[in-house]
Amino acid sequence: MSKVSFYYFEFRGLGEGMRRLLAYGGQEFEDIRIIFQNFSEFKSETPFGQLPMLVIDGKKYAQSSAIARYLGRKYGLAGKDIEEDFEIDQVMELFTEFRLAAAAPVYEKDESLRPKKFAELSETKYPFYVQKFVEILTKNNGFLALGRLTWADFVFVGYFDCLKMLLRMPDLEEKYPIFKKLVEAVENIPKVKAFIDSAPKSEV
Ligand SMILES: N[C@@H](CCC(=O)N[C@@H](CS)C(=O)NCC(=O)O)C(=O)O
Repeated sequence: MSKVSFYYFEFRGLGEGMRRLLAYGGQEFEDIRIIFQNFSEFKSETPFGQLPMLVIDGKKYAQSSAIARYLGRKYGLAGKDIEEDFEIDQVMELFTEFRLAAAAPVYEKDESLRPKKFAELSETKYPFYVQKFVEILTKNNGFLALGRLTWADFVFVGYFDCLKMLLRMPDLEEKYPIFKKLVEAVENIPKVKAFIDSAPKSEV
């Protein structure tokens, strides 16, 4: 039997989707949660100096979308052909853009510019992405692609609370219940629910 370890930080963020994909696949894994402040000691152990990282029998797998796509293919949550895979990849790229725009003010080096950057993005980019995702979910029967559950839904839902925090939109699901529907669709899958119930709790 393979030895599987998954490394991410002590919050859900970008790694939670992959933890839940492993749980969905019924894969036993070591759920290793690195304290963010101690990461510098571990950084050189990762392929690109960042987490998440999946390790299977000593082989290291990095980059969140690549790991999620790989697990999705393993567990029947990918497309049935390249056209379907394209639909999933396309929405995942859009999600990555959204995630990076949401985090941009926090990563602004000059702290004094952060409020201005946040205000600008809140006027322009954030409403655009929110609207696009509402349209995509509406068109896809409440999922992100193909009108059914795919690995992209796991990544999005795993990051959702982090996204709401960065956007400062705590009531996003109340305003747009289609997001709540997607969160519930993933989190109520019995193996995923069992994992969530037993996992350490964190704010985001
Ligand atoms: N493109 C990478 C980005 C990963 C990433 O940004 N990881 C952050 C946490 S979410 C990280 O490791 N930060 C610590 C650091 O860069 O030192 C992916 O999708 O996996």
